Amino acid sequence: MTQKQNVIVSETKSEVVAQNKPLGGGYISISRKNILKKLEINGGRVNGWIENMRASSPTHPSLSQDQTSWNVHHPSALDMFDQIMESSKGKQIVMFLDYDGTLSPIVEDPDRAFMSNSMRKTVRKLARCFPTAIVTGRCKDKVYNFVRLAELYYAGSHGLDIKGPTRSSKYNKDRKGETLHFQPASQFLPMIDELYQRLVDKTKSVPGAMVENNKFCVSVHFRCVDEKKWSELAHQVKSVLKDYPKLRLTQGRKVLEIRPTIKWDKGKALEFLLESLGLAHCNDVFPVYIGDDQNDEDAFKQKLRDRGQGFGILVSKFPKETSAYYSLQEPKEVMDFLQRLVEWKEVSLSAHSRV
Ligand SMILES: O=P(O)(O)OC[C@H]1O[C@H](O[C@H]2O[C@H](CO)[C@@H](O)[C@H](O)[C@H]2O)[C@H](O)[C@@H](O)[C@@H]1O
Repeated sequence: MTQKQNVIVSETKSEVVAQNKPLGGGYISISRKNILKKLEINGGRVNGWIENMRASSPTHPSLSQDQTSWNVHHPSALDMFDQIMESSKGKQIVMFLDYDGTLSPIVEDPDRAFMSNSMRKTVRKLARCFPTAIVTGRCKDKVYNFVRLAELYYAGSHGLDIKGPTRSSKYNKDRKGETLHFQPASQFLPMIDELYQRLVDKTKSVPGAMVENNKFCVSVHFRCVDEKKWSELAHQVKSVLKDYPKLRLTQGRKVLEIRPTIKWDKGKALEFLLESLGLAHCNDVFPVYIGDDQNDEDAFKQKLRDRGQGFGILVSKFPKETSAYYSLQEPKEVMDFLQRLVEWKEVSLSAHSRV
């Protein structure tokens, strides 16, 4: 398959639809759970990896009944906007936004996953209304080059590289010029660099494979790899990874992600950022996390669902197993939702100033 530049791709079906059955408000896929268990074990069966790579590569249409049932359990955040705002009353909303597939559409070339100017304007306005963070698997500097908004918090490398705003805003004026920095896995840097180089060398025989250095983690992309070659690629990655017991493998949208085994993920990053904002132990905080990928589930579950604070919104056109309460179909709907939040805040501020 040839690599096209900045082609927006559509994944025509959920990775789990065929095996799913709705169960008391959640979506359970027995086979996917088993696959994920195998995948999470470092150096686990390569067959498990390949099954999972296939599972993230839809090939058959979804069943409309599954879709309907999923929509009931994960209604549109746009349709539920008024109810959501009602439950946030009197609470400090804090916004957490994933990047790929949430603020920018999924494209074939990860280096060209640009964010639209209208999305940037909307996020800029959002950050004036609420503390706002980008939480991504990408390297922090790379995502900053896409977003280019200095007033935001950034948590790159799945939260392993956190930086506070460099432009002052009303949410960081007490910090007196010091910028927040946190890198809980800095000792892994040489190991990740070495792994990156070895993976580049190892996988260069597979056409379309691309290795991305995300500073504290590495992504091996297979979106442009012919499915017949996936098994070869998985074997190559496994053969390198077996030398790194301190690294683990997880999977995103047509990407194998390798990162340190330390107990840190996007959910922990969310907690850390709330702590930095002085809001971690407040009852009146209302975190909203919007993301599209498996790695966003750590945030949906850990903080939002288990603690009953705020809520997660999954960006997906198709049913997926998720701990998010609500859904949005695509980045355009994310932008509409963020815009409505901004308008809601402006209206409530002007109502306040009239009192
Ligand atoms: O946490 P995220 O911001 O969602 O980062 C997860 C991965 O995102 C990127 O890959 C994904 O988007 C690419 C561009 O649209 C697409 O080509 C790829 O197939 C997707 O998996 C990023 O390039 C990865 O490094 C991140 O791990």
